[in-house]
Amino acid sequence: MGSKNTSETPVGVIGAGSFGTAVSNILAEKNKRVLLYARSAEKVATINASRECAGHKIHDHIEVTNDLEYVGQSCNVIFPVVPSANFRSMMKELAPYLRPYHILIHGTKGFDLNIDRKKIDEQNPLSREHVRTMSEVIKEESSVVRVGCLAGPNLAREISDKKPAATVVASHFDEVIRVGQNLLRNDRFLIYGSNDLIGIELCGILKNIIAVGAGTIAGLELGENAKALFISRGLVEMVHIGKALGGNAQAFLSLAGVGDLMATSYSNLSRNFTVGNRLAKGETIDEIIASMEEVAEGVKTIEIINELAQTYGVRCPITETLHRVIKKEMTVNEAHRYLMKFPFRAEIDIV
Ligand SMILES: NC(=O)C1=CN([C@@H]2O[C@H](COP(=O)(O)OP(=O)(O)OC[C@H]3O[C@@H](n4cnc5c(N)ncnc54)[C@H](O)[C@@H]3O)[C@@H](O)[C@H]2O)C=CC1
Ligand SMILES: O=C(CO)COP(=O)(O)O
Repeated sequence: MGSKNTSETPVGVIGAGSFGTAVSNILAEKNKRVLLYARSAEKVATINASRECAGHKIHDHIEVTNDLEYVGQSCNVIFPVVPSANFRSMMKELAPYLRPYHILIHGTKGFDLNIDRKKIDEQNPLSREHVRTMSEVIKEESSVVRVGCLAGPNLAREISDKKPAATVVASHFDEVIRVGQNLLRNDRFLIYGSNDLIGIELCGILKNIIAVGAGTIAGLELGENAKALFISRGLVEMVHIGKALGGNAQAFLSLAGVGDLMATSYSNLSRNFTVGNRLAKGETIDEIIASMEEVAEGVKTIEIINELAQTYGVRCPITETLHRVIKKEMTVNEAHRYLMKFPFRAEIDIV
């Protein structure tokens, strides 16, 4: 089953936000045509007029369109990069134009909830069967078989500014990894491969929780020692949750795990870190979300993991404490005082 992509064949990107634009710009360096899908004709017109998208300049090889059929029919390889909350509805719209020869490599770092919240109660608590990664959504909603993800320390602003970086393309199919490498790799953007698709997806999703917490430490000015303590305990928590959800520990030690955790937990460019920082400065979560133009996936992920941890009996003190902060049951200061008293188990019990 060979991919039909040639350098003349356009490559598709769905989602003209911060990361969709950054991915389009990388693709445009090696590919003569990149089709970037934005939802409305107005947005397409605005981007075309300025040749800017989400605050990033866009490469001349990028054609912006609001025609999904055109993207599906023109491209063999498509990179969906929309927030997790919109991913399933986007896939339902795209699916009629997808065929089994398509390859989809998504860049989304969040979960899909595949159940009506009203149906969740004590008898039927939230479980893994109600929660999907985006590769699972793609397979459920379309005829596409060859699915992958990209994840790693990939702050969109830095990528569009052409700073050096690397990512992991993960898929059960070596061909998908090869195609991803061929399309994306350039002399300052390295691509690693992994067959642990779920593990790599979970890394990108779970590190957002820890990035929110790291932002609270920066906001409280608790210092670098405290942040390092928090992030290293956070990594252990990510592994415990990841294992309960079907991942394995190795993925969390990769570029997509510890690498992305560091980039996101130490940067003002991270929206999740920024949420934590602003919480520590006294804003409420509602105020922060209402004023943010871009998605911070970690907030939704904290809610989901908090519930799953209870279902599976996994000890997740960081997630549970951040959940209480978001629900206004605890201040950020109280949260950190509580975590300092928490009886953590053996220092290294994850590998
Ligand atoms: N910004 C970053 O540095 C990185 C973001 N990501 C992940 O990428 C995903 C998207 O993030 P950003 O691009 O930063 O978000 P963003 O908030 O900047 O943009 C999201 C874009 O998706 C579009 N969109 C929403 N629903 C859509 C639909 N049904 N069809 C087409 N477009 C739709 C929105 O109009 C918006 O332009 C998130 O899951 C995020 O975690 C991953 C790596 C880096
Ligand atoms: O995942 C990211 C960088 O790898 C971006 O993180 P934020 O969504 O927190 O901005």
